[in-house]
Amino acid sequence: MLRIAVPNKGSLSGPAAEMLHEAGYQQRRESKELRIVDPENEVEFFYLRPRDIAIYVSSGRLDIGITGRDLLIDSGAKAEEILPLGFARSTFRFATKPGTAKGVEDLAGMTVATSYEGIVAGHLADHGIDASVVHLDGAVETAIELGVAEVIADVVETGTSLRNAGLEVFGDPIMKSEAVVIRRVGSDTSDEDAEPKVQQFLRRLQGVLVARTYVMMDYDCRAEHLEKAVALTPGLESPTISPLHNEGWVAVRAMVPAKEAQRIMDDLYALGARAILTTAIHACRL
Ligand SMILES: Nc1ncnc2c1ncn2[C@@H]1O[C@H](COP(=O)(O)OP(=O)(O)OP(=O)(O)O)[C@@H](O)[C@H]1O
Ligand SMILES: O=P(O)(O)OC[C@H]1O[C@H](OP(=O)(O)OP(=O)(O)O)[C@H](O)[C@@H]1O
Ligand SMILES: [Mg+2]
Repeated sequence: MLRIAVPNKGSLSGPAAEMLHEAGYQQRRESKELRIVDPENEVEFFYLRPRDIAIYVSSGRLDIGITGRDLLIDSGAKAEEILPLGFARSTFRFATKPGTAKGVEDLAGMTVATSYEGIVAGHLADHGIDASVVHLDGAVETAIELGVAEVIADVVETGTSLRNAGLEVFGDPIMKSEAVVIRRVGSDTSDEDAEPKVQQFLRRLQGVLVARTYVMMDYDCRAEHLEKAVALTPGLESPTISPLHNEGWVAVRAMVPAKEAQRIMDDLYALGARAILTTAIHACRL
């Protein structure tokens, strides 16, 4: 049975459960459940604090886990990212009151408050800056107002939390994060049994990612415009072309990136294509 760690709280928890559900796995019904077995798929899910997941996975007791890239790096655990999942995207940044600092080089002798001590200490060391780091569990935006630190380093998504606290980011982003699937570094032979199930799990999640980012596009066009049309819709491998009953016309079917679908439809229409349809993809295996 494959053993998988899933975030039980916070920004990762809802989207992770949703993605697993879309990938055909059973998920817990109540937010207090800490583990469930999905017998049909031979998988056991453990609902753990997002911060602890890299530690469990690196210990080898769980085969894989879903966590944030920033949490993985912060933990220092011997686990590696094997698939980015595209949700819980954030940047990790320094912030302070306007006029305090412009870059990491200004932080010598200052105190930085953060929940991500590992990332911050590593970043300061990489830049040869001697600054103190104070660990806070959360709500670090308030630390400056209350005099615990001159600077904070925290997750930023929309920037609303910083704005509300009268703070501004400065310097280069320390890192970019998103949800990722992780596994232990240096898998030994005991993992070989799990390998086919791990690969199947990854294929299922990749299928969800493709279904979320692509749509299926169908259209009719004159045979003489086909080459120009398929240049707009090359598909992933190659588009499917079928003859139409009306002579001189063909039907084309190809996957296109959802974000570009409207522009491609305009361009196809301008080329003379008609009956241009897009449909959602519910699931896929590439
Ligand atoms: N507002 C946000 N938007 C997008 N991603 C976020 C946001 N806040 C946190 N994250 C990401 O979610 C992951 C987990 O952070 P989260 O804040 O949910 O956990 P936590 O701080 O450990 O738990 P909690 O906030 O419940 O104490 C991290 O990878 C982080 O980058
Ligand atoms: O840029 P924004 O869109 O405002 O999002 C960033 C905020 O979200 C997270 O806080 P969270 O809700 O996890 O609270 P926490 O500080 O207690 O972890 C993070 O620590 C920031 O405070
Ligand atoms: Mg948080």
